[in-house]
Amino acid sequence: MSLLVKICGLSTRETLQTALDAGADMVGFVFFPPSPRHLSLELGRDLGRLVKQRALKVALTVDADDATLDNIMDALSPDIFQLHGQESVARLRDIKQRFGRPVMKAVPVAAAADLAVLPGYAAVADRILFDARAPKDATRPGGLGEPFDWHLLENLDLKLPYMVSGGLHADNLAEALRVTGAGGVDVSSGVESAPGIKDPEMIQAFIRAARATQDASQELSVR
Ligand SMILES: O=C(O)c1ccccc1N[C@@H]1O[C@H](COP(=O)(O)O)[C@@H](O)[C@H]1O
Repeated sequence: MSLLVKICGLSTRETLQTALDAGADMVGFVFFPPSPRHLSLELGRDLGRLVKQRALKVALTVDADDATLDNIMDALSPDIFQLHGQESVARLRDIKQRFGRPVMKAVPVAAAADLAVLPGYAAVADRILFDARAPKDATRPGGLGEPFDWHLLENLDLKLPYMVSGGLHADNLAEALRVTGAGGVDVSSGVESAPGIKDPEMIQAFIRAARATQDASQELSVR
């Protein structure tokens, strides 16, 4: 199966175009005001129109209420909601029912005990995104450019597609995939020159590295 590559936190037409031209499978838009990547609904609408089904549009939210999700739905019409807060299993179920869109639940990881939530989420979520657990005093629960110990996922037995994120960049994504066995990678800080400022060359390098990893593992599997 082909590796999913998600570029998150896009906030300009130019860098969105770069991600699409370079072959991103998913493009992520952040709707969380404390984030340096936060988009207004107007900008979300404008960027969403540019995607034209060349990639899946992902709306990243953090414990958003129905009114906020309604507005995002109207502006972006996302293909997937990425729920990056402390949303409960029941809340996931509500969101899926209300909006008729798949949900990807972000699970923060710092220790093996963090994986105890998986059976609950796996019953409802369409995909899991493992991300580094943010420090308690962080202004946001992700997008901090910090990795977690990928070995915590080494013996994972999850009957659901999952992606890995947190501090990924072009030079470490192959190792993250090898250790975790994830079916996709998600990046924000690792393709930026400063928080919230995407770098076109870094986006291209990240996607190139992901495809090279995918090609190498496919080559091994046919031998
Ligand atoms: O990008 C943000 O600002 C953000 C805000 C709130 C929750 C999640 C956020 N980003 C997501 O965090 C992971 C890891 O990002 P990074 O590559 O370590 O910067 C990724 O899924 C982002 O989409």
